[in-house]
Amino acid sequence: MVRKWETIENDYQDILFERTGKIAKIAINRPEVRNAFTPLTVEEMIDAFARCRDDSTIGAIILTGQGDLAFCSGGDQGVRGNGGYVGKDRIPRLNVLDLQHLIRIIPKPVIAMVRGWSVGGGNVLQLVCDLTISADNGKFAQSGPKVGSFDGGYGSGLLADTIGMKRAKEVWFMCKTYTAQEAYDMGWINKVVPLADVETETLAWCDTMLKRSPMSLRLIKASMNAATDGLAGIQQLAGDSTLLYYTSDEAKEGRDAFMEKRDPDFDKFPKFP
Ligand SMILES: CC(C)(COP(=O)(O)OP(=O)(O)OC[C@H]1O[C@@H](n2cnc3c(N)ncnc32)[C@H](O)[C@@H]1OP(=O)(O)O)[C@@H](O)C(=O)NCCC(=O)NCCSC(=O)c1cc(O)c2ccccc2c1O
Repeated sequence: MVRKWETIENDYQDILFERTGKIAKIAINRPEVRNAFTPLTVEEMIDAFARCRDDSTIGAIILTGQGDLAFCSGGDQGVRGNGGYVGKDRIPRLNVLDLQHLIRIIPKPVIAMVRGWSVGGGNVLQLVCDLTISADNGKFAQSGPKVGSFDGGYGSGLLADTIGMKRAKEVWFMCKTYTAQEAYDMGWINKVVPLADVETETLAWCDTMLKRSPMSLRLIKASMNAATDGLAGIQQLAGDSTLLYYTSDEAKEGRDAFMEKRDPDFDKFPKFP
């Protein structure tokens, strides 16, 4: 099938934002620095992800890096200042943490499509995505202890949940590079395919998920993330149940009774075991 990509937003400086049908693709477009991110790159990604969340015609989101050499090489060390990464406003930020959280709570599947390097904060972005499809040239590593950084949040805890504590400590302490096949063998990623096929394969996975019940996928994602994300995860799952409850006649009776200044009649609603 020939896919037609259309641009969703032309005004971003550091990312490309496109869609084909119900699938959106957000690509970091800084291949000259292996798709390292600056505060602006992250700000644009947060904006694009928020637009995907709010657009009911989008059902799956691909996160990738432009070109064959890198998914993302993490924070741009050239703009790393004292306390974070510095943008035009001169304020040092670690705003990729906001993006990680957004990817965790966005109620649609997010699939990382990896070509080449997935390193440092870039590899944590790959990790927080729901699924990862990698080209056979994928290379995975955490480099923090080499460059004076670390991610003790999702980058460590979720990694340990994903590949096991011993392996996660090895990844961080040794800063070795793992091939896509090694990452697959560890359960770090979902599938490895030849470089030429990576987009076709990623789109095929999206097509399959688009045939599934969106509410079911939403609740599975929130449920699976709830334990790791603590109260923030429960908040997302609870918000989903509030959303569902609001659509019920029982909840509407409460609202209507208040507006009609009468006592609500909840007796007519079933009390399931
Ligand atoms: C990614 C590489 C392994 C690629 O190696 P390769 O040999 O293929 O290419 P080059 O090294 O020649 O790179 C080409 C070109 O790109 C520049 N570049 C690459 N990565 C970066 C980068 N991250 N920042 C800036 N520039 C980069 C490189 O200098 C070359 O430029 P030329 O002008 O010389 O052509 C290898 O490049 C590499 O190891 N890169 C660094 C990876 C890294 O250490 N990343 C940062 C980790 S820390 C981090 O990401 C981080 C960010 C956060 O926001 C956090 C927030 C909260 C907690 C933790 C955080 C965190 O850890």
